[in-house]
Amino acid sequence: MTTAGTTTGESLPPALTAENLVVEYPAGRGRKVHAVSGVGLEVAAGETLGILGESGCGKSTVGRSLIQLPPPDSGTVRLGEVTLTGLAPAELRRARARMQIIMQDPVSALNPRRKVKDLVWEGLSIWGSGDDPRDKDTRIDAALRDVGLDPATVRDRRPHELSGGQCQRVCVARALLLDPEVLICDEPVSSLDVSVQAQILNLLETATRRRGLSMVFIAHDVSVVKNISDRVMVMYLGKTCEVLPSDGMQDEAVHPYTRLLLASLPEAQRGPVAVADPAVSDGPAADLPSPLDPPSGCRFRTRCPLATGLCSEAEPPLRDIRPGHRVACHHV
Ligand SMILES: Nc1ncnc2c1ncn2[C@@H]1O[C@H](COP(=O)(O)OP(=O)(O)OP(=O)(O)O)[C@@H](O)[C@H]1O
Repeated sequence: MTTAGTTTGESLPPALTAENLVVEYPAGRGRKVHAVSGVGLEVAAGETLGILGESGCGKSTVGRSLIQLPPPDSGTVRLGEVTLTGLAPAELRRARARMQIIMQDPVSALNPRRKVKDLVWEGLSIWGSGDDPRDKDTRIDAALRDVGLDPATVRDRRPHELSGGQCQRVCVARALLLDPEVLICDEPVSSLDVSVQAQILNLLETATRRRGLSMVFIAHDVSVVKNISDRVMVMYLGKTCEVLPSDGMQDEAVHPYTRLLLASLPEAQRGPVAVADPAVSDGPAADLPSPLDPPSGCRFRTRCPLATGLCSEAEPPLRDIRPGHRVACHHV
């Protein structure tokens, strides 16, 4: 376990492990965006890890690094016992079929010219047992039924003839047909109507529970992440601030940034605790830093009401404060 990692407390090997992921994007004139700076995680078999943080903190970059699209600049990713980073392209493509990704915009994730039945079969025909077409129609229909779609109605339609929610169900059906071990969901409901969001979340929750699938669930919506995840990893400006169980998160969270996020929840969801807490408001400077030139020491310090000189001098390590709960803050 690296200092950047999270602890599952499981004795079985984790389904997915990442250590010290670093991703930097070129930004012209010799500058670079420090999108992800030494992030690690572990996801146990059957566990859902939520990744939470505001826009631009690097959540999607972590998700894409996990599936190696593209690989991180440095760091390692292991799927079960297989180290994905450094695999030859052909081996990587084969191994990657065991990990599927569901994206934010389901309509653009689907080829508009193909029918639903072909879209669902697509992955299997490339990576799986789709070379045996005998039971193809039965399997496509079962996959569609599994995600709550009526095969007779949708199998011959194209994506533009479906709603956003139906397209997301097709994406889920296609991913599940490959029988993956890990599902990466990157903001899977944020482009959908509120009324449809709960249906897709229920679908993902049921599918992962029934199949014992591990899931990494990325979103900026605190209540969505908290509800679907077993544990939550909070990111700020390319770093991990805190990792903790989602149960009782509103009482147990100690990092000032996590508390700030929780304070944004309606009172009915967060409970009455956070408002009088000195650590829930943006600090006096409320200075929004740039990933091009992140603050020294603790990256949250320019917004943190608890910040002291130490926070600008030294980066707080991510350390265990109790089993399953890790925090990177000098003042906790
Ligand atoms: N291809 C790219 N080239 C340059 N910069 C990028 C690229 N992709 C992401 N970034 C930058 O990297 C940082 C992290 O982006 P990322 O999309 O991972 O964050 P995020 O937390 O997922 O945000 P959002 O929720 O808005 O998608 C941001 O500053 C973003 O502008």
